[in-house]
Amino acid sequence: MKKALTIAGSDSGGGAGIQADIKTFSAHGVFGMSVITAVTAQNTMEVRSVQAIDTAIITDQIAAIFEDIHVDAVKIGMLGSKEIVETVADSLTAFSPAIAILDPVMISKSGHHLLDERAVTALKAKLLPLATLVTPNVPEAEVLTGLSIRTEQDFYKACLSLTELGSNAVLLKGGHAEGNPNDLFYDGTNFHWIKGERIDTKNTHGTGCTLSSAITSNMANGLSLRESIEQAKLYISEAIRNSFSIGAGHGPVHHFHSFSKKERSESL
Ligand SMILES: Nc1ncnc2c1ncn2[C@@H]1O[C@H](COP(=O)(O)OP(=O)(O)OP(=O)(O)O)[C@@H](O)[C@H]1O
Ligand SMILES: Cc1ncc(CO)c(N)n1
Repeated sequence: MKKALTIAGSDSGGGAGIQADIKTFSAHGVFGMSVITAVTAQNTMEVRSVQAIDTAIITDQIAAIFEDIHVDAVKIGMLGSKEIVETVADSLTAFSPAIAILDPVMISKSGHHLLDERAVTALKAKLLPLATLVTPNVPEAEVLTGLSIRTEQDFYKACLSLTELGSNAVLLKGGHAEGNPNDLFYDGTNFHWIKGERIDTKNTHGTGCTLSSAITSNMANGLSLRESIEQAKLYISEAIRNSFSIGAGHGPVHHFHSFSKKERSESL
């Protein structure tokens, strides 16, 4: 069985963060491990409070895993502060995982800031260069590049700018743009539109976390980057289509199993 690690924040409501990541890994037949960077008191409506985890135990969590267990792929989600960004970057530089998918989480669906402003410069300088793929939504890509992203042309420019900042490849998500949620994948050489159809629902809590974890799972399972993204897009679309109306705000998506019984028995 392949093994994936998520370095991210905990969402008590279970829809995003570490909880969404591990559900997604399991649904792909991948063994999930976690390094918790922050604890959020969160539900479908709000992030009530956030407690950052001490950097010393973040370093220890990462070392405890890498010094004992082979990690096929890493996903990085909420980091919260500049100190945590630097800690995670230092540890990943030391252990240099083969695959690192960076979801540059900044603001929750409910509008709460999950990354402080001082952290953005560190994230650009230290983590982007370690990323196999970075998966920003439009507002995140605007913060990272300083560009305003409205038109298709802007999508291309932002992807180029993010690779110039050091990321190996970019998936710029169109969920926040007008019209259909088409995402632009730039592999460093070619552009590919990963098309979707907008599903009319408010239950989109954790969509970004689920998409990046599905890509991480597919990469751990040996698919190419492009195939991993295409399969993950199908997965998140089905997950949103079958999402749950739990709570009064943005409900969670459905982490159904993405592999057949036969594939499952082969992977065990
Ligand atoms: N209503 C929708 N219908 C279909 N696909 C969607 C919808 N909203 C988002 N998506 C797709 O879901 C994926 C996740 O994108 P999104 O832009 O929502 O991430 P995000 O803003 O990072 O999410 P999060 O709230 O977890 O931070 C993308 O592939 C996007 O195109
Ligand atoms: C802990 C956590 N990570 C990521 C997100 C994505 O918005 C969230 N809401 N909460």
